[in-house]
Amino acid sequence: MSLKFNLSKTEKEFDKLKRRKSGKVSVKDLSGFIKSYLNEAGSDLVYHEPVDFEYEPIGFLPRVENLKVRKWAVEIHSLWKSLSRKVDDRVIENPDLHTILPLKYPMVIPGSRFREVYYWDSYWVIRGLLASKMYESAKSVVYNLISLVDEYGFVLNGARAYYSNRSQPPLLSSMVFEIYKRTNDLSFVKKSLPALLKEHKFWNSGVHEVKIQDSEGCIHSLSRYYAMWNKPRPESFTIDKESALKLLSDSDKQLFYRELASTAESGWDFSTRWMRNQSDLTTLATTSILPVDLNTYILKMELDIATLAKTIGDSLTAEHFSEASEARRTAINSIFWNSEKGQWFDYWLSNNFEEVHKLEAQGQNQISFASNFIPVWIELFNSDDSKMEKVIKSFQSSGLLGAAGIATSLSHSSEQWDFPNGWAPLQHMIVEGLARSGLKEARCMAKDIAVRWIRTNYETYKETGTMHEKYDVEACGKFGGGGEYVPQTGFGWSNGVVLAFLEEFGWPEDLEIGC
Ligand SMILES: OC[C@H]1O[C@H](O[C@H]2O[C@H](CO)[C@@H](O)[C@H](O)[C@H]2O)[C@H](O)[C@@H](O)[C@@H]1O
Repeated sequence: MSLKFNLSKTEKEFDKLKRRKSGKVSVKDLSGFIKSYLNEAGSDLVYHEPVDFEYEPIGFLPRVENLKVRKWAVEIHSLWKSLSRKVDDRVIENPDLHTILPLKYPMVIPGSRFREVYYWDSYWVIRGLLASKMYESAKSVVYNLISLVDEYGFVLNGARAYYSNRSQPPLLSSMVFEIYKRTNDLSFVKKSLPALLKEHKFWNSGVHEVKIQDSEGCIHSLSRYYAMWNKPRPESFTIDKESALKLLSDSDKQLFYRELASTAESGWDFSTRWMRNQSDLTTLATTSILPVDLNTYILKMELDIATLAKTIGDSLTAEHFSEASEARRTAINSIFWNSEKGQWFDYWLSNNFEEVHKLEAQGQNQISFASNFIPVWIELFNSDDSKMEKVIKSFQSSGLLGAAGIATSLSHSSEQWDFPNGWAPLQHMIVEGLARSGLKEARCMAKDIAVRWIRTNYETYKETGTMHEKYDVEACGKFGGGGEYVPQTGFGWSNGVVLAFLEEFGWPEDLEIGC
């Protein structure tokens, strides 16, 4: 909620509220205060009509022949209209009264409680906008994120002041790359490149950078999630305070708060993936983990920057980043890849304090998570047939493949990034990677997972009238649950992935869409 008056007047009025002996304010007084001094939640963003929206654009999903599916796809496409926003002029005039950041360009939000732009969600929003031929809208999303890099040195978790202590999975280069592939717009690449270089520095320096020495004495540089914050997350303040109740000392609470915020930076908030004890959230240890997916995204960032720099004739930058990508590829092979198991595993540091960590054989976390397969997204890995043969076998026997898509993990923890939830971004990266493989078996698997995912999205939409943030992969037609908030609808990245899958695989006339 934004302020009607400046902060000091608001605070003064708040302090004047009558307190009971316990120090508490009555519900009536508090409601009165909220009405008088705060604006309605969400009023800082206004509806925006996208400039490039057409009801059914020319060349829209040419391979979708089935009429039911086509009609549904047009409905999803039209959701871009309802999820499009612009920051209200009053925010630009008076930013201090608002937590929303004064972004200049139109944006697409995920939906429901997520009323602002989110960083990694935007990649799949853009994939959907590109399938919808909305190139200007896609570029606007990127220009807003670039303005955050200009201001803060990195892309924030989301476009709110209270997200300025952390980022999210870094996919800005992937957004620029996909838009360039469709538009060949060199001036867009030129405008974007400086921000990509700045963002690369953010993830490869300071608290995010970790050095690790392998058994042959080679020192590798990898990255981790690490929020610059050791208090409860402002957006989940009371929840975090309650979660920390069982910790006794202030310093333990502060360490825990940092882990909570760092896990939010990972995008997987929350999951047993980051917990030492799967049933105890206070054992989150995200800052002590070198994550497979984060380092895959940064490898992709390095490869993207090298290619983009080359296209605009900046050969020095291109060379520098292709060397950086070589070094990261070696590091990923050495630290995460497990040839016997055919997966890439997160690496757990045995302590958080050394300048150069020594690689330990038991450091890999060999539990099944969908993130163990994210490297297949990258051509460097999906074009390696002998590696992919092992990966496919391992993926098939991992237990992660469900009736309606890929499960996030096998742990029934009731956290939202665990079983039985399947998330659109994870389906997309793994499916796209498998689909690009030279192996027929991988391509068949990709199509099979995409069909299951599309069906469950369709069936749930027909049942509930809306697209969901996450789905239950145990059965077709069920949305997901768990975690600290009620399941959300809307929903940016789910819409984007359905459109991207329909663009890639199409839908033949005679293929049944229902569960
Ligand atoms: O408010 C709680 C948390 O909500 C966000 O996380 C979840 O939604 C995001 C938007 O779709 C998504 O990017 C993230 O992966 C989800 O886990 C937010 O990003 C968190 O920082 C926030 O604490």
